[in-house]
Amino acid sequence: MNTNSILTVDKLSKKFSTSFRRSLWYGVQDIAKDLNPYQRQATNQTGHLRKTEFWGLQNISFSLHRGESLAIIGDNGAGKSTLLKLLNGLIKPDGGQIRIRGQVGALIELGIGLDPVLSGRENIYVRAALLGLSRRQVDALIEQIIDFTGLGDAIHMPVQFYSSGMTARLAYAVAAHLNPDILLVDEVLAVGDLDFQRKCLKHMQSYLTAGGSIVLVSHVPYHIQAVCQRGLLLEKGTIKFAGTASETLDRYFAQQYQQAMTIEQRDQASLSPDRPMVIRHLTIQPTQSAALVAIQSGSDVRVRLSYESMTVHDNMGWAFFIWTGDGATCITGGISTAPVTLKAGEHSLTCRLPRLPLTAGAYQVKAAVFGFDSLQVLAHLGWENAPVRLLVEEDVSTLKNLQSMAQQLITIDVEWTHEA
Ligand SMILES: Nc1ncnc2c1ncn2[C@@H]1O[C@H](COP(=O)(O)OP(=O)(O)OP(=O)(O)O)[C@@H](O)[C@H]1O
Repeated sequence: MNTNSILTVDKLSKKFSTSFRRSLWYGVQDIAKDLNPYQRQATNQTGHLRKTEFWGLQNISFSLHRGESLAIIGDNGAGKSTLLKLLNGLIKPDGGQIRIRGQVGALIELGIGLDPVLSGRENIYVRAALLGLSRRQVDALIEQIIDFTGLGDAIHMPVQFYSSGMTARLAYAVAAHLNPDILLVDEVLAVGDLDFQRKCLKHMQSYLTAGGSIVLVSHVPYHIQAVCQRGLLLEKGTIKFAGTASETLDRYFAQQYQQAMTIEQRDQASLSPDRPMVIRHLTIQPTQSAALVAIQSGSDVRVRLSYESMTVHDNMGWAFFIWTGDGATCITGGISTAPVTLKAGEHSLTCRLPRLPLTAGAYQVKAAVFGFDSLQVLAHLGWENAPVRLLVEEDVSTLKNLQSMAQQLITIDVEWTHEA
């Protein structure tokens, strides 16, 4: 075991059965075998699958250090929640080991660990007692926890009447304030309103700064970028990729397009009277190879569009658009401010960004050529085919404290004036 690790997961596996009846029967068999001292080795901790069984998780290994945050990313059914439930001890593994040094604060599924008949306030006491806190210790914390929930008088209402967002508020407040060494968070932020999401993200950032560790399951790239340094991409119960959170998100987005995207995108379409111009390549430089290369935030970058045209086109404009990695938000556009003449044959257009303003993360770049006055699009790249991937890296060491105060997407050039 790595001595710095607060969590070590080694070859972890979990089987499920597609048949409920069989899974009950297998459960009974396994318990019987576990109780038999002569058959200890023959329990379900084998690599075999019985009829109707499949691997929910197979051979998962990773570790987490104190102060580190890990995002678990993957499609529906990839095994993310199963992994968190195993970490939290809610279900037993069928193979491998989990070693945790410290207290786990878990926010797995909404309602888990909450008694529906008790009020929110009573649930806080019960949960704290289960974690070994005395009544006096909880008395000292209770107002802080209730304040964090923002539930007001609803804190005295039975939890069964809470909306899912209210339940998330209570569950997060309880999990986060009982001094966990590791916080396990599964997608529940998604049901909270924006104010609550902001509050949680801010809390997670300060919790990390104070030395806590987080494992976060989320489908929201913004949440992942705001909280996590590292990422694990799960696919059908196995680790497909492990790297920084940005790299992992980038892999995940690329997977969504189901075709290899590189930092240079090519269009093989042939020219025709209907398609008199094609954008052949869109390249983000500096880059030496077609493989994905991360570009340092703030560096001097060139966006180069290579086109092939059947004829001369006068009075044209061109633009490139940078989107967040999930393709949801267009951050900035480089739209040409003066008309250009496109020549017949193969040529290129270049735009220079003296200082790439993007912060660390995965982005997409798309481009278009259009009539400068008519705005009619003549050719485009990245909309129907895959966009160019742009991976930006940043030296976070100097910015760490500032970044923990606010999640940044871009940094802008400004001039300060100090008037005496
Ligand atoms: N108790 C169970 N019995 C049988 N199959 C299960 C059980 N729990 C999970 N599974 C299966 O294990 C696989 C992984 O499920 P899991 O809930 O971990 O996925 P997930 O990555 O969290 O998905 P989502 O993004 O939809 O929450 C799925 O195929 C699921 O059907």
